[in-house]
Amino acid sequence: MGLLIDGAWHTHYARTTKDGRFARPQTQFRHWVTPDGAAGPTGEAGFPAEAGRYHLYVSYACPWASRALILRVLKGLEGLVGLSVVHWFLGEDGWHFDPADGVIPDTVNGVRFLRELYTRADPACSGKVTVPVLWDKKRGTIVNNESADILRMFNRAFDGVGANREDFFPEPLRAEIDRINARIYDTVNDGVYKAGFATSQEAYESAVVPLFETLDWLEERLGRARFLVGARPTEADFRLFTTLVRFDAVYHGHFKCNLRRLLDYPNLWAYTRDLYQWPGVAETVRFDHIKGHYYGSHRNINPTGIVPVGPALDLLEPHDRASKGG
Ligand SMILES: N[C@@H](CCC(=O)N[C@@H](CS)C(=O)NCC(=O)O)C(=O)O
Repeated sequence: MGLLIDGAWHTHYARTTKDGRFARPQTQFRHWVTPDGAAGPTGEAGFPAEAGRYHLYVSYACPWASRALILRVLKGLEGLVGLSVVHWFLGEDGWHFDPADGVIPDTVNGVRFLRELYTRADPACSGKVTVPVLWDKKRGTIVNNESADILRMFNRAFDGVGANREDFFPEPLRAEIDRINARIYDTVNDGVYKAGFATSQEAYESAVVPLFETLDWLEERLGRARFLVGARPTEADFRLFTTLVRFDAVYHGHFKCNLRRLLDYPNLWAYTRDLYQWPGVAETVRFDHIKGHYYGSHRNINPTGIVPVGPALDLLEPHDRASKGG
C-alpha cells in the first residue's frame, strides 16, 4: 500500500494517528457530471452527461466502489458508463490490473497501475489512490473519486441520455436519508475500518462499541420496515448493504468486529439477503475478490495471508421480507 506525494509514489507512511486511530483521508477529485454540464455541489463545471463519455474504475473487494457499481446496474447505466475492475490484491504498488478472474483491464487509458490515472489527471497529485474513480474520456481527467458523490450523479445525471427513471434519493425522503447515512457512515461503513485498522486497544474499542450499538438499532428498525427509509430501497440501503454483505466473511474475524455475527441478527440478515436478491445486485458481489483482498493484502493484520474457507453463508435463502411492505 502506498500514496502519492506531489505525483511521486511512496510506500512508507503512517496509516494511523499517534493514538492508534485510523483516519480516512480527504477525497481529491470532487467534480460532478450533471445533465447540462453545470457545476454540481462541489468542483468545477464542464462535465455534461453523455452516453459513452465516462468510465468507472472499481474493485469488487471494496465496499465504497461496490455501492457505485450497484447504482450503475440499478440505473441501467451499463451501456452508458464503461467499467474496469482492478485485481483484488492491494500491495506495495497499490491497485493494479494484473490478469485474474474477474479483472476487467483498462481499455480506456491502458494503465497497469491505478495510480497512473491519478497522475494523468494531476501530475502533482497527493493522497491515497482509491477506488472508485469516475473518469472523463473527453477531458482525460478524473471527475470524482468519492463514492457518495458518484451515487448521487448516477441517480439523476444520466436520466436524459438513457438511464432508467428509478429514484434512489427521492426529494421527500432526502433529509431522512442524509440523517441515517451519517450515523451509518461513521459507525458502520467506516466503523469497521476504524476497528480493523486500530493499533491501540482504546481506538479499537471506541469503534467496536458504537458499531454494535448501531447494528442493534438497525435490527430493531428493520423489524418494523422492509427498507431503511420509505417503501422502496434507497441509496441508504445500498450504502449499508455493501458493509453488511462483507460482515461475517471479513469484518467479524479479520477486523475483530466480533461481538455478534450478522447471522445473529434475524432482521439484518434477512434484509441483507433481500438486497442481495434484488435484481442486478448479486452480480456485483464477488467473495473471491472480497476475501482475497482483505486477508491477502493486510499482512500487518493477517501475516500469513491465509484466506479462511468459511463462513458458509446462503445469501440465496428466501428472506420473506415482502410482508413488511414495499
Ligand atoms: N472516500 C472514498 C473511500 C474509498 C476507499 O477508501 N477505497 C479503498 C478500498 S476499500 C481504497 O481504494 N484504498 C486504497 C489504499 O488504501 O491504498 C469513497 O467512498 O469513495
